[in-house]
Amino acid sequence: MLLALAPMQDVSDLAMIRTLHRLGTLPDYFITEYFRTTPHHRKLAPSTLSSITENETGVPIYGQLVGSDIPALVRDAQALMQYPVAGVDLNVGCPAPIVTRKYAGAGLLRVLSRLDSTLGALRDALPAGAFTVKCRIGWEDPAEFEQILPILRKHAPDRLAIHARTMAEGYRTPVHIETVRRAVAEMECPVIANGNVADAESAAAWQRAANPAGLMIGRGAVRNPYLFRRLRGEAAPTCRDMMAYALALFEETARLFTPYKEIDHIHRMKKFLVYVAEGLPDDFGHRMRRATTKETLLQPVRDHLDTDTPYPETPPEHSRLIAHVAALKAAAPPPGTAPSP
Ligand SMILES: Cc1cc2nc3c(=O)[nH]c(=O)nc-3n(C[C@H](O)[C@H](O)[C@H](O)COP(=O)(O)O)c2cc1C
Repeated sequence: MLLALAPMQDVSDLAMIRTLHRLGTLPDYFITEYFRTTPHHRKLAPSTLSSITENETGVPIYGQLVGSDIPALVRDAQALMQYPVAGVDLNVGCPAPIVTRKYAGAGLLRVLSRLDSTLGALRDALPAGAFTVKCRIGWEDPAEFEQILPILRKHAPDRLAIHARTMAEGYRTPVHIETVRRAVAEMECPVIANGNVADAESAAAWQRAANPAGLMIGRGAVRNPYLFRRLRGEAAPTCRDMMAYALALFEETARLFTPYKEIDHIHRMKKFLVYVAEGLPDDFGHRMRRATTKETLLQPVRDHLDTDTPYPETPPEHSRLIAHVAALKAAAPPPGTAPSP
């Protein structure tokens, strides 16, 4: 099983990449946060570019583009290929209205002729092995995937990651595992399942349900970065391992501030720690959210995580941030069943 860290704007950045490296829990590949591609803006965002130019992990990284103007996408794809990337990934999933109203991101799923021509142009512009796609399953109805899949197939990307929800479903619904099963059967390239992997059991559920070539993990890996190690057969983390995560991330996020501003750093850390809080006593989240200094942020980290007790492997099912993990497990064939054909 290939494992990937899902691209996440303002989250899966160079600090996160360096943190995973320090903790020794690396995926098989990274995808950058997206680069916005527009006709008039030629420069690739330097902060995102640093994930590529300063990636010292040895793990391949793909540069992700979001856009709808085909000449600009081709221009930026070719520009990215001048950097040490494994390839270029097209974002066909971002649901933000500012992106979709210009038919970019998941907006490409609203007008399938645009999806067709965009995929065709990027396929022609990129060498074999260097074009990947990350795609939702439709704009508002999962049944749309029936029309989307042949278009994806026609343009033969080198890898396809499917976030198994429609644009309308956002991030907090059960995933449609049958769409990935269909894609695995019909695509010639490796298909990667994405959505709601938060522990070893949910990863195994995807495997039994759809037999994908790999898993792409987003929020589950922000909550518990040791998941990559865990899925390669290692033990689940203790709370103290999670403290090491919080402290490493604290240092790595600080490194990226020029100039350093403590309050901005604290706010940035909270974006990660809200995920870590899922499954910890409420006191952790309350105090962490109110923190305004380094000391008040790190004290609840030490108070709750400086112990050898296991960190709860599964986030609570009522979690606001990572919901419906149990639904994924329940939808898969029971353990011991062979992966579906
Ligand atoms: C905060 C946040 C930022 C995201 N940014 C991106 C992005 O830049 N590009 C992209 O393709 N997907 C983006 N996504 C979607 C994730 O890559 C992933 O498809 C989604 O979170 C589902 O996977 P998960 O259940 O493992 O989190 C983002 C998701 C979140 C929560």
